[in-house]
Amino acid sequence: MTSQTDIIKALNVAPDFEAARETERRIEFLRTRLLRSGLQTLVLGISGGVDSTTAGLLAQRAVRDLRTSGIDARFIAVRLPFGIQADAADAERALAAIKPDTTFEIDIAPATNALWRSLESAGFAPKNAAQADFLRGNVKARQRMVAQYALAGGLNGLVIGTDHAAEAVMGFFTKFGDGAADILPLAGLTKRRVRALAAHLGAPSELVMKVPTADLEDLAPLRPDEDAYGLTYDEIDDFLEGKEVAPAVAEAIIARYRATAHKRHLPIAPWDRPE
Ligand SMILES: Nc1ncnc2c1ncn2[C@@H]1O[C@H](COP(=O)(O)OP(=O)(O)OC[C@H]2O[C@@H]([n+]3cccc(C(=O)O)c3)[C@H](O)[C@@H]2O)[C@@H](O)[C@H]1O
Ligand SMILES: Nc1ncnc2c1ncn2[C@@H]1O[C@H](COP(=O)(O)OP(=O)(O)OP(=O)(O)O)[C@@H](O)[C@H]1O
Ligand SMILES: [Mg+2]
Repeated sequence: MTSQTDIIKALNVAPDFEAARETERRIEFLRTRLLRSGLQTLVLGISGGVDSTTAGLLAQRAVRDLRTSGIDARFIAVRLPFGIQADAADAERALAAIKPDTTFEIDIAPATNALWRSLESAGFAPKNAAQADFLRGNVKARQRMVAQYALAGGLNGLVIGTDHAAEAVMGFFTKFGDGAADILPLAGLTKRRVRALAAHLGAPSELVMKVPTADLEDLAPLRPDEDAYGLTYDEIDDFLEGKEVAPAVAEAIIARYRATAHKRHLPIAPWDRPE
């Protein structure tokens, strides 16, 4: 049976944390890996949430440092609204704080809607409106990655993903959507540690403390992640930081971790053993 300790180890959650040191370590990670890749840009979608704000601040610092050493490097921020984004003002706040070298804005609504119409024309009929909305949400997340990989391909870039331990343990990302990326500067961090990095990097306090939302469903705009989990990020973070949590909380997290194992691995091959 998977234990709390097994999960902490598998997701590389460190026993101690200090925001200043962790920030520098992760900027250094981006610098080294971009340099080693032989590429010149870092590409990241900016939603207005705390995760992409933090990753964007780290990325802009990394490329700035590289340029100071005479190396050609740029950060490319990508706004990817689905039509009009309810919290677009937060995305503008994030961009104002990050000051990316370049910003693109790409509306993912036409591509998402066109694909959805083609599925319907081919005879695909979801069970009900709720399922259709949920599936379309995952199509949105994948369209965002299609756009970011087109830019990375054309601009010699690495695509940054914002996965961290609190989302990873819950499998709360779209497989091959926001879960697809080249480099993960927030990996192993709990949500409160991501917020601590954001604060240390000077992100606006309203973004540091913003309620996390995947914001993928038309029927539930800006739905808090915690609503979908039935758990709070504080509970998830406590579990990941090795603290004692209520048995029902631990059970719920372990169940989600096990059910979503396939999302954290490569596609199943004939020689893989079942979990
Ligand atoms: N056992 C298994 N072994 C191998 N593959 C398996 C599998 N079970 C399902 N699959 C495959 O995985 C698919 C399901 O995975 P997936 O398509 O991801 O879909 P799913 O996990 O059902 O949904 C994604 C969840 O992540 C949330 N999300 C998405 C994007 C961003 C954020 C955010 O926080 O910003 C959150 C979203 O709200 C939703 O709750 C199945 O259709 C199947 O193809
Ligand atoms: N509307 C959007 N515009 C651009 N990128 C987006 C958008 N929505 C999601 N993304 C990308 O997908 C990633 C995953 O979304 P997620 O909601 O987990 O992170 P976040 O919005 O940055 O922070 P939070 O989880 O606190 O809401 C984002 O970090 C961002 O890179
Ligand atoms: Mg979000």
